[in-house]
This record gives sequence, structure tokens and C-alpha cells, in this order.
Amino acid sequence: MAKIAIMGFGTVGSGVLEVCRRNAAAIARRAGEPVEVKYILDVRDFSDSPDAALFVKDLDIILADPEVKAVVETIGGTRFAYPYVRRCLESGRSVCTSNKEMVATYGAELLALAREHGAAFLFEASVGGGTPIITPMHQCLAANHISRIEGIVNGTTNFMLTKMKREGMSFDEALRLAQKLGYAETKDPGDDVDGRDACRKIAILASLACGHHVYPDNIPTRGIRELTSLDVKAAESLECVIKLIAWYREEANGGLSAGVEPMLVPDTNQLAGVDDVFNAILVKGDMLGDVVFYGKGAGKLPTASAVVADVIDALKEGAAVHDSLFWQPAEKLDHMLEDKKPCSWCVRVRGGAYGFSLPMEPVRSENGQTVCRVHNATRAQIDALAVEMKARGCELLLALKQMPA
Ligand SMILES: NC(=O)C1=CN([C@@H]2O[C@H](COP(=O)(O)OP(=O)(O)OC[C@H]3O[C@@H](n4cnc5c(N)ncnc54)[C@H](OP(=O)(O)O)[C@@H]3O)[C@@H](O)[C@H]2O)C=CC1
Ligand SMILES: N[C@@H](CC=O)C(=O)O
Repeated sequence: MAKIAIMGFGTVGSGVLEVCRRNAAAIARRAGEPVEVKYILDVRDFSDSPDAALFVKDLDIILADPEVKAVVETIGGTRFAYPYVRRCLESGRSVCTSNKEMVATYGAELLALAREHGAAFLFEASVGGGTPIITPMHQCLAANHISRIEGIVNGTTNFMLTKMKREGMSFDEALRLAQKLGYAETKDPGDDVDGRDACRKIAILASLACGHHVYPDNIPTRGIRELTSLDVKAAESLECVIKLIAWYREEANGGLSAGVEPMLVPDTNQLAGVDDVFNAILVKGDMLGDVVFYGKGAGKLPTASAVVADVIDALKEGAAVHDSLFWQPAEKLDHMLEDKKPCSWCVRVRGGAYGFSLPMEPVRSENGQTVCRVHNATRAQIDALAVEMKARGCELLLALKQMPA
């Protein structure tokens, strides 16, 4: 019998207990022994719970018990999670986490610490929720050089954009529903809507692809807050939908670029049909070509299923999993990973669209604002256009790239 502990008994942590119990037989078969949750650490009061006997308030109780072989971290954030995880790994316990903020910030360090102490540090649920992406990348795609990753990695914003488009829900209504369903970040749903959550996830995938730590602070990030119904309608007229896209690319000169931004996705692009809480991540390997991972990106049981799969791997493989799952520490860059490639854009402007250095084709107007197409321009040219417009009393309010069909 393998005993484990859960730190943080919220949406995902409670899902881990439920998955362990509901699928106990299958988990025991795959782990080679039954897996039992012996302790749950949480700051809240669970004295009325039928599982009250499992709850503890002190990590030392867990660390003092030699029966505990692996610890699940589902507290979130870094303030408590990071020192607790360090202590678990230093004690030789494997850790399985869904906490992308911690992995994106301290991943290289925690991977090295796990190896040093003969433990596993696993984080499948930190990207894609229940959708497998980390394990396929370091195992199934191990023989490939990965030069491009792009997709929808935030369930909350994808759910909100779907509800706003299909059901005409307001931004606030859609966010409230995402929170009620346990999709949104509890500590700060701004992490979802302002793109920080997607930024942490693409930083993790980029680190895995390029082999050294890529910091979220170096990735230009925009969320969905600035979008208006005019943008959505203009996208529709262009046979596109707007999606929050996280992307990473290795350039021809070996440099890296990455970003998180709302983009126009043509209806013919497979990402256009990814709705609700679903995520889809396209990975380009030099041998395989393109492969897409698709599934539920958030929610209690989907996310917990990925955490429990990691628990099984940690119990079976231990530190050996880090023969393929690792990346090197790196210094934070002193500049952002900019996108220098030209592409098509949709810009929303106020006060006129003619006579500027970049030709603009009007698509749709409302309340004195016009959405226009701009062909084949770089981000630097769009930034220069914004300055030029301002100097002439006009305003460039929003610029969205268009993905290829
Ligand atoms: N929800 C989802 O669909 C997904 C979440 N994740 C990630 O998983 C992690 C957990 O998310 P989620 O379950 O939604 O978050 P919750 O807020 O629902 O759960 C966290 C739990 O940890 C408790 N907690 C806070 N501080 C401590 C502490 N110092 N010691 C012990 N317990 C503590 C919280 O109590 P209190 O409420 O009082 O603070 C709460 O009960 C996050 O990193 C999140 O980003 C990843 C994929 C999907
Ligand atoms: N808030 C996140 C939860 C999963 O990572 C999301 O919506 O994707």
C-alpha cells in the first residue's frame, strides 16, 4: 500500500481524493499497489467533513511519517507552495503538482532538487489541465526537435469567449460562471483574463522544448479584457473567431520568441473549433510534423486525473523520470522575446483610417470606432502606426494578429 498526502484541498485537491477513491482498483493495478491518501493539509476547517481524521495543519506531521511516499501540491501560488514543495523534495518525497505559477518560476530549480534527492517532481496538470501534454512532449516526442508550439491553454478565457459569442453573455457574467464551475484561478481570476496563466503555461512548454528555463516575465502577454463586441462582430465578418493564443517559436537564427495574445483565428483553422473549457495545443516536431493535443483544460476531475496519473508515475518511476523530464537553469533575459515576423492584423481605430503609412481596409464600424485590416506588417510597424495616429489626433485602440488558415 502506497500512502500519499495532499496539500491544499480546494477544487483540484478534493478532486485528487475523489479520483483516488473512485478509480482505486485501476490506480492500484497501474501503480502496482493500492494508493491511499493518508493526510490532507489545508488551512481551512474541515472538522465537519466525513474525512476530518485525515486533515492536518502542520507539514511536519506529513514529513515525519516514513509511510508517505509522495505528496500532491494543489495549494497554488508560490508563497506557501514553493517552500513546502522544497521541503518535501529535500525529504526524498516525490511531488506531483498542478501549480503552473510555481513550475514556471522555479521549475529548473525544483527539477534539480528532485534529482538530487532521488525523488520525482511531476507537473502534468500544470499545462492543459486534464489534457496530456508534458508527458507526451518529454516521452513520445523525445526523438524530435520541437520548433513551434501554439494553442489555447487557458480554459477560463476560452469558456468566456465561447459564452460571450454564442450566448451573448457579458464579460462579467461569463467570468462568474467560470468561477462557479471551478475553472478560474481562485487567488486572482485576473491571472486568467489578463493572460498571466497562459503565459506561465507557455513558459513551461517553451522550457521543455528549448531545454533551459524560459521566464514568464520575458514573454509579451496580453489578455482578453480589451476586446469589445465590435471586435467579435468584425472577426465574424472576416470568417474568423477570436481566441487567446499562447505561442512559442524557434527562429531560423536559433533565437526564441513567444507570446500570449488574443488573435483572429480563421474558421478553417482547427483551433477555431476549440470551444468552452477545452484546450488545444499544436506542437511541431522536426520528425513527426504537427501534432495536436486536445481536451479539458480546467475543472476538478479532469485536472485531478492528470495529477493522479503523475502520482502513479512517481511511485513507479521515482527520479528515473527525470532522465527525460528536465531543463537547465538560466538567467532571466533583460529584454522581451519579441515577435519580429510580419503577419496580417485587425486594428480597431478611432478618428480616421486613411492616409497613414500602413494601408488600412475598413471592415466594420460602430460608435465612432472602425475595425480595419492591415496586411503584412510587423509588431514594430503597428507600434509605429499607433504613434503616427496619435500625432494626428486619431487613436489605435487595439491590434490583433491573424493566424494562418
Ligand atoms: N481549478 C482548476 O481547474 C485548475 C487549477 N490548477 C492549479 O491548481 C492549483 C490549485 O487550484 P484550485 O484547486 O483551483 O485552488 P483552490 O483555491 O480551490 O484550492 C487551494 C486550497 O489550498 C488551501 N490553502 C491555501 N493556503 C494554504 C496553505 N498555506 N496550506 C494549506 N492549504 C492552503 C486553500 O484554502 P483557502 O481557500 O482558505 O485559501 C484551498 O483550500 C493552482 O495552482 C491552480 O492554478 C491547475 C489546473 C486546473
Ligand atoms: N484557470 C486555469 C485553470 C487550469 O489551468 C484555466 O482556466 O485554464
